[in-house]
This record gives sequence, structure tokens and C-alpha cells, in this order.
Amino acid sequence: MFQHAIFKIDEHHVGLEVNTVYKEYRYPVEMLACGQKYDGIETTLNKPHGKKIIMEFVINLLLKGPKQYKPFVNQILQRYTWLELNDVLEILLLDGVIQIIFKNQNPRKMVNWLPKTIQLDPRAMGNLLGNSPDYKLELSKLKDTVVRLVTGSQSSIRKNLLRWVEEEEIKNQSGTVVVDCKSFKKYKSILLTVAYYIHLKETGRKLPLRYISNQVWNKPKLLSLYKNDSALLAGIPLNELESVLLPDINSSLYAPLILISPVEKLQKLITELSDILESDIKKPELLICLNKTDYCTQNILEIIADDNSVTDNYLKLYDVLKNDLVEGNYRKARLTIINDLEPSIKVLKKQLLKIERMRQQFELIALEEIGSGSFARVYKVFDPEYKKIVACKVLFPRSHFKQVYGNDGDEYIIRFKREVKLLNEKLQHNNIVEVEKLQLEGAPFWFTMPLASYSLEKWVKENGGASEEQRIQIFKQIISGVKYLHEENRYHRDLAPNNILLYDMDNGPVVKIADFGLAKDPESMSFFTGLSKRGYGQENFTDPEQLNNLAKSTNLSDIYSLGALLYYLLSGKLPKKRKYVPVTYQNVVMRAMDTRKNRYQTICEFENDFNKYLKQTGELRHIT
Ligand SMILES: Nc1ncnc2c1ncn2[C@@H]1O[C@H](COP(=O)(O)OP(=O)(O)OP(=O)(O)O)[C@@H](O)[C@H]1O
Repeated sequence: MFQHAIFKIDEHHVGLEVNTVYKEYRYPVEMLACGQKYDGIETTLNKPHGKKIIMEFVINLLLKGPKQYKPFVNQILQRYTWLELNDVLEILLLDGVIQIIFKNQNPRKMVNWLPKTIQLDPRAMGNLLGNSPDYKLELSKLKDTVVRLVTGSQSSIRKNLLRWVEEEEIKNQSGTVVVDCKSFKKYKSILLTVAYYIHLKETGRKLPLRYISNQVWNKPKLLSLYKNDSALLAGIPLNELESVLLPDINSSLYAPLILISPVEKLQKLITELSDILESDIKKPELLICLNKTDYCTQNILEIIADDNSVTDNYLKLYDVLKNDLVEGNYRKARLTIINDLEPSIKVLKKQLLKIERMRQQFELIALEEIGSGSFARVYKVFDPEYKKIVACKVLFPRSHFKQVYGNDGDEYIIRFKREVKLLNEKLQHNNIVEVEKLQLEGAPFWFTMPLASYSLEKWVKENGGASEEQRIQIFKQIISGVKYLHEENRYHRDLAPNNILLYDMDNGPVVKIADFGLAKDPESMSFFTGLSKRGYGQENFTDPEQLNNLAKSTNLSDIYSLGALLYYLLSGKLPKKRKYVPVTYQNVVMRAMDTRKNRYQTICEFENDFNKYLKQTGELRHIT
């Protein structure tokens, strides 16, 4: 009966002293319960005795709870030994399936908590009370899969792998058993990681380890946990394993910043240059080649984190050489080439090889950070699959939300997923940004989109001299995107200069509206409307009513933002209250930003009025 309910034990059931404030970091750091002091769950779980304490604590809380908990707790106690129970509960606690919820007193500053409820997610019931797996069957299925994956492979690792399958245990190089099939999770993970490695290598394919982990365990990170063990036991160098089973994007976020596009070009030029150097040097050829190589090296230098200054040295040498060649000091130039340039080119070649290897190893390679908002960071990244540079928005990790907002970040995960799904599945318009790749199976959550040339904010700052016509061309496209949204019965609710992206095209910039994290489908009950009372939006561009309460946002909120954006585009100034400078379409701006009653009531009304003034101004200009 309670399979489908979330169990809740309210304040009076928790056994914690209700009026005591407990300090908490990720999980309670210090917790005084029933007269006993407990450390944070995470820390506690790391110590065997602590684990027992915390598990007893959870069970006790459950037992002291409402009546319906008792059969459940009794069943799990009968079914599992303490050791097994610890494992199960540990996973459930760390995954947040069993949650001890505390009332957050001061979410933004100190993290002080009052215990409020302990609750059990229905998944916990499934995990704990579901039929216990038939391990014999599981093991035989695993063996079949491993054998199937490596059939026909000539890999030397295959022999070891098949021995591990046959002996039902994994031994290290010195013959010691490291894991056997009784630790089924680890055993299965290692076998499959190695088997997939062999299989993919054989077929010349690469896959993110996360995808496979999800297929095997329905958990995107589980295989990563055993990645090092798998590599070590099978004798595969870790970076070799990672060149086939690609790591997550976040592990590449700290990789050297590498712009990939000139790599092939540079490689070709360096080969050409080396050939010329080895043969009879002809001055004009060498000059052309040096010029081209110099251009690419400049590019590389700009973005490569070149600690050894190899490229830098090369460029300095290049300058000396070029001077000598141009000034006809040919003998000196030849000496420079032989003494300095040749070894320098060799080092450069090595660097390029490193870059080449690197770019094969990641799903995406972060090149630089573009900026961050309240819940995500945007990076310029290289996508090795499509060989192009795109933008990637990565949701902050839970620990960030914990630190900054004092919560687990569920709200932001939902918001992020909703943004991506909305953009990917529902919205299609030339003035709305499109999603290319996405990763929503587990943290880190991210999606890629075309890289914009600028945000509107940057464009306005850098294009002070742009004509009014250019500005109006941009604004018309913003209206077109918002109109489409409203026709689709959605509101953006966060229209602001950093969310309007501009893409340089031959016929002028193309606008794409981005950042749909706050977008609302008016027919759905918004999660945020229900739970969050925090104000949303960027102050100068947001309808004042929405700033205090997101629930109050309607299509009129977007119309307010359009007025503010028009003012910003025309004046280059932020629309701060009572500090307006006169602009051409003053009437439109003022009416769009007026009180809700006096505002344009629909986007069409706004557009028609704007077009009317546009025509009048045009005619007036024509006459004068
Ligand atoms: N596709 C893109 N190309 C280039 N820059 C982008 C792209 N998408 C976003 N940006 C820039 O990245 C920065 C961060 O964007 P993000 O959407 O995370 O936050 P925000 O809009 O600044 O704030 P918030 O989400 O809190 O409203 C912004 O300056 C934005 O202009």
C-alpha cells in the first residue's frame, strides 16, 4: 500500500530536539539526537563504526515514526544483514533517496538548520523490498555479455579478461585476488569496463563512459568509480582507456585551453616548413611558409596554456629570421634556421601531437569560460565529434547550490532540464537559440548551442557608433522571437541584454534569444511558482511585479522587458527608474514599461504601435 507514498516523519517524530538549531554543511555536520552527538552523515559514513551509528539512527527514526513504517523496517531488518543494510542505506542516503530534511533558517548566509522531517522516497521501497536479484542468473548473463563483447578480438588483454570470467574473480599482476564475484557491483563494473574498452577499440569507436554506465547500471557515474581499478588491473594506461571511454566534460574543464581549429593547418605547414628546411632553401618559398606558420602559431599561442613557452620562443625566433631574410642577410638566416629553428620546430611538433591526443580524449574540450549566471556557467568548448567550436552551458554542481543557496539544488536541476527540453523539443524559430547536444542523465548536466559572436550587452558596449537603423534591425528580431514564444503560449520572463545573443552574418547580426531557465508554460503549474518565493529576473529589465514574486509574471512581464530593451538599445543606458534620457521611440518605451493596467496588453499591440512609430519617424526623416 505504501509503495507509492513518500513516507514522512514530522518534527515530533524525528527524535531530534526540535527547538535546537543544528549546524549543517552538506549533510548534518553536528547533530545532537536523543542525547547523543553525531557527526555529518557523509563523514560518518566514511567510518565503519560511524556507519553503524547512522544506520541505527535512521532505522530508529523510521521505527519511531508512524505505524505504517514498522512492517517496512521489520522486513528490511529480516532481509538484510547489518553489513548489507549499511550498503543499501548508504547509497540511498548519499543519493538523497532517504532524506533528512531540515528547516533552513537563513538560506543565503549561515547554514543553520532545524530538523523537520525525515522522508523516504518510493524508490527506496523498490530498492529495499524489491525481489532480491538472482545472482546466479545475473552472473551468467554477465559472462555472456563479456564473451560476446570480446569475441573475435585479438587483444592481449582479452585472455586475462576471460580468465577473470571463468574464475569468477579478478587477480592483479602478482596473482593476488583483488575482487571476486561476491562483490558483484565492483566485479561486474570492472569486467564490463574492460570488455567495452576492447570492443570499442576493435571497432574503432569511442563512447562516453557515462553512456555505458547508464546502460549497465542506470547510474551515469558508477563505472567511473571503478575506472582506475579497471585500467590498473587490465594493464591499460589510464589515458589510453580514456581515449576510448571518454570522461565527462567536467574533467576536461581544467584541461589546458586549446583552440583546435588551427591544429591541422599548423601541422601541415610545419611539415611543409621542415621539408623546405631539409631541401635546398629557396628564399621566397621559405618566406611564404614562415608567414603562414606564423599566423597559425599566433593563434595557438593565444589559447594554448603553453607553460614552456615553446610557441612563444618559436615566434621570437621567427621574427629574427624574417628580419634577416627580408633584409637579405641570407647567410645569417640560414644559421638561425639550422641552430635554433629546427629544434624549435621539433618541440612544436611534439606539442601538436599532445594536443591531438588530448582532443581525442574528451567529449567536449573547454576552451574558456564565457560567463556565469545564477545556476550555470557557459564555456566556449570544442566538440571533437563535429570538429567545431560551440558554447556549452553547464549546471553548477549540487555543492555550489548548497554553499550559496543552502539547498540541494533540486529546483535548479529541474529548471535546467526544463530549459533544455523546451529548447530542444518545443521551440523552433530563427530568433531562438537551438540546442545541439545535451546531457541530462546525471551531473554534470549540460547542453551545447551555437557560439554567439556577442551578447546584446557586449554589442551595445562595443558598438556605440552603430546607427539607429542597425539597432532597430536587432530589436525587430527580438520582437519576432518573443512574438513566436507568446504564440506558442509561453513567456520568457528573463529578457535581458545578456540573454539576447547576436551572431555575425553577412547581412548583419542575427538575434537569438537564450536562457529559458525561467520560461513558463502558463498552463502548467510551475514548480518555482509553487515553492520559491525568491524574486526572479534582472532588476533593470524585469517587470517590478515579477521581481517580488515570480508567480505574478504574465505575458505583460515580457512586454515590460521589451520596453526596457528598446530603451537600452537606443540609449546605450540601463533603464533605471527616473533617470531616463529621451529616445526616439519614447512613447513605446514608456507605455511598455507603464503599470500593468496601462501597458500594451499583447505582443501584437506592442508590435503594431512600434511599427506605426517606426513608419512615422521614417516618413519624417524622409521629409526632412
Ligand atoms: N551560446 C552562447 N554564446 C555565447 N555566449 C553565451 C551563450 N549563451 C550564454 N552566453 C553568455 O554566457 C553568460 C552566462 O549565461 P547564463 O545564461 O548562464 O547566465 P545569465 O543569463 O548571465 O544569468 P541568469 O541565468 O542568472 O539569468 C552570459 O553573459 C551570456 O551572454
